[in-house]
Amino acid sequence: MMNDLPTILKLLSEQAAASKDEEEGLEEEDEEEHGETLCGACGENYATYEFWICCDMCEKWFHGKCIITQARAEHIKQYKCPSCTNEKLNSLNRVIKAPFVSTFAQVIARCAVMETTTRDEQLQAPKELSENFSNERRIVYVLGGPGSGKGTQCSKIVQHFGFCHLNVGDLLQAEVESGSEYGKMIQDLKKEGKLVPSDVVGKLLQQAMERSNKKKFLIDGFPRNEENRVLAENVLKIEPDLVLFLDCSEGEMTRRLLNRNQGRVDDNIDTIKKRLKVYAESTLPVIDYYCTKGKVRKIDGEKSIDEVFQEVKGVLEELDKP
Ligand SMILES: Nc1ncnc2c1ncn2[C@@H]1O[C@H](COP(=O)(O)OP(=O)(O)O)[C@@H](O)[C@H]1O
Ligand SMILES: Nc1ccn([C@@H]2O[C@H](COP(=O)(O)OP(=O)(O)O)[C@@H](O)[C@H]2O)c(=O)n1
Repeated sequence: MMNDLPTILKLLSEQAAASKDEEEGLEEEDEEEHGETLCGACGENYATYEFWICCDMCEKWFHGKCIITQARAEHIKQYKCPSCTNEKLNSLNRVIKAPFVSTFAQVIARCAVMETTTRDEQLQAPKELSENFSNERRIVYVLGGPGSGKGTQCSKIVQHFGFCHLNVGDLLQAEVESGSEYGKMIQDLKKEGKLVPSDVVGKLLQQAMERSNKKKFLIDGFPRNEENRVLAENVLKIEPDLVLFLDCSEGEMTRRLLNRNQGRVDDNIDTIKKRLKVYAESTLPVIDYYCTKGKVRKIDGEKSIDEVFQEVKGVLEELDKP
């Protein structure tokens, strides 16, 4: 549910017709009705001419600017605030705990930290990332279109800088291979070049981070849309120190994907076109958002693998400086 924002027409006619006193009266009425309402995210007051949204689960109100864009809100039937989403994540956790054990065994093996987690620890579903952990960690997001070279550069970064590399595409693929109840849905969405619901992606990422016991994370292919980003900030409580953006043309990305030859269900021309569209419509706005926060380091992903890495190295060395 959203608050009734005045249309431009209504605003203009109100301004022309109503006396200043009447307008003040109307505002007071609105203030009376919502005067006590505080934003569930930032704790600030209600403002008549701002976009507000109410959680359909707990019925708390939020400033749109703290939570979700108005354009996106208009496309969802029911809005669920971050803490209600978190509850959903925890119940999801309970339902799919068993399949996740095998999934994360594979992921953990990939991160080479298997020896640090016992089976009992693996069976405990984490609720939140612990405070110490969240204070000390370093997070780098690696974003770019499909085939821009994210995975290739991440392997080199891991060798050189020793990050724990979490590729969300790989986490999802491991879930498919585990035969879990979510596997088929993930595989179908991937074939269509569509994004998997954020709560599933968030849960996989949360567990992989919690179980890795590492402090430096290279998160590849996430957040890929506004919903991923809001979930990362408000539910997973992760914020990148830096965003490496591999900028590459559609033509070059398509050429690379068609030559990737890894037997992926989504590396065919029809799915590639859809993935590029999703990237332009959903991921570029996320990159823009981090640009406004001064976190993006744009790298020319069109150059050779080694040339790209030279640039990446320079950026990450900067991050290591005190
Ligand atoms: N700078 C580059 N120049 C040429 N080919 C590249 C470059 N970077 C990656 N590739 C190749 O392009 C394909 C896609 O790269 P990949 O790292 O898997 O992309 P992403 O993880 O962004 O989808 C791979 O076959 C890889 O070897
Ligand atoms: N945050 C994410 C990351 C990947 N995915 C899914 O996983 C697929 C493959 O992602 P990927 O990162 O391995 O591959 P690229 O598309 O970057 O080449 C995407 O097309 C999505 O279907 C997702 O839904 N959400």
